Amino acid sequence: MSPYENELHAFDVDERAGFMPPSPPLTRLPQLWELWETILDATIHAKLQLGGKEAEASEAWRVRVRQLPVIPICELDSPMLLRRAHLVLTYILHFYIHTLPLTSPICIPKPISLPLVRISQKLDIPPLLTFSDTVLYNWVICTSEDFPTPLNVRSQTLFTGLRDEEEFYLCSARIELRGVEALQLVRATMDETSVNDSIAVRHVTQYLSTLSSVIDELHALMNDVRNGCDPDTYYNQVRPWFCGEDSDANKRKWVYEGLAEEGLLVPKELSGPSAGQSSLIHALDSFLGVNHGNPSFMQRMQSYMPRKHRLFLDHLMKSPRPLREFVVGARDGELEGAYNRAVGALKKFRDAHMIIAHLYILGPARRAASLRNSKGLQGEGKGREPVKGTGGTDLVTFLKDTRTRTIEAVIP
Ligand code: HEM
Repeated sequence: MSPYENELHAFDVDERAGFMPPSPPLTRLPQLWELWETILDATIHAKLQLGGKEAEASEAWRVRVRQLPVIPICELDSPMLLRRAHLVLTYILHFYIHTLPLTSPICIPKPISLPLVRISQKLDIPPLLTFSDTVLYNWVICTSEDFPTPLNVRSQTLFTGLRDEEEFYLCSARIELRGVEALQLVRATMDETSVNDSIAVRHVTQYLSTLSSVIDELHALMNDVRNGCDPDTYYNQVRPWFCGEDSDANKRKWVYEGLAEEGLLVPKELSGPSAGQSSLIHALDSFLGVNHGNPSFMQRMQSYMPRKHRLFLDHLMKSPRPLREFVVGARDGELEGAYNRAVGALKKFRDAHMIIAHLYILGPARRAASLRNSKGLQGEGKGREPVKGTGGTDLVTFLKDTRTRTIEAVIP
């Protein structure tokens, strides 16, 4: 292994798969935890409905969850096992919570709360669904190839079984995989900035030009979500399964039962999964010198990422020769132009992302609200409260701010 591969390996970043693992994640836990897998299969098979619809069927399923034994987790002794266990239990958790009637208290029974909180502690991530569960560790390869590419991955676990949900996950997965080249360019640039001579300036100019094209491709891949994921289906049938505690319309607390008696801490970070947890976009921000402030939503999102990816971001942040400083110091017009174009590509990515957020959240929220208004019902998007993102943000203001922070990195 080269020193570069060694370094990436230490951060669980793969040279060919980036922040995704190089080989497919586990699709099933061993026999000891089969009851969790069986109950997840049963839920998916039963096509349970959101928000207390088909109340009898969903309550019968929740009774089964409450009657599960509390299965010990001490033998979940590898990262692969722990990740699969986190995925299985968090899908069960979100099924459990989001099939409840919208005003019922949320009490997560011990057979789920205790192992999930313990597993999350071991992984050092929050005990609810994260981007790593829905995207990074939720895929299979659908060809005979032996490593993942943007063209050969499918999702493993879905709430709805709908193509719209799968395409929503795969859009992010494809971006992560296409982003591998961006990570290679980041690394190559960092090697050059530590040399810092005129050849390094030429090389970095070239790398940054290529990086702009790669970011443009990420932008195109994001727009492609429109091909397989219908906005109203996403908004009404898929997205409600993702809600975390801080985007609950009725501001209900999530109570994880049995924690105090087991000496476990009450979880505080309970935002639903958001691609704001994508280490790739954070890596591009850090590398290009986009500063989202401290504390910020972006920084909070890092606590939802796999621990080693967080360490990778720290490592980037602490680079002894930050790129922006190198570009300013070099006083080279071509280099500066290439840098500003790369920042501009990231800004355009965020412009496109805002359009997607309007298309997939604000538009459908408005349509759903006028339908509810016509029936005299309450809910989000009525104009009294801002619509929230899955991560709990006031999404319009927040997305404008991240775009502004990106523009601020441009060298005048
Ligand atoms: C239908 C597709 C998408 C929708 C509706 C959507 C929506 C949102 C919303 C509402 C937020 C605000 C934070 C929150 O509260 O969750 C957000 C943040 C974010 N999303 Fe997306 N998103 C989509 C796809 C993507 C994709 C494919 C990526 C790429 C990895 C991405 C990257 C981000 C990032 C990095 C943030 C943090 C804010 C920023 O960096 O500008 N999103 N998204």
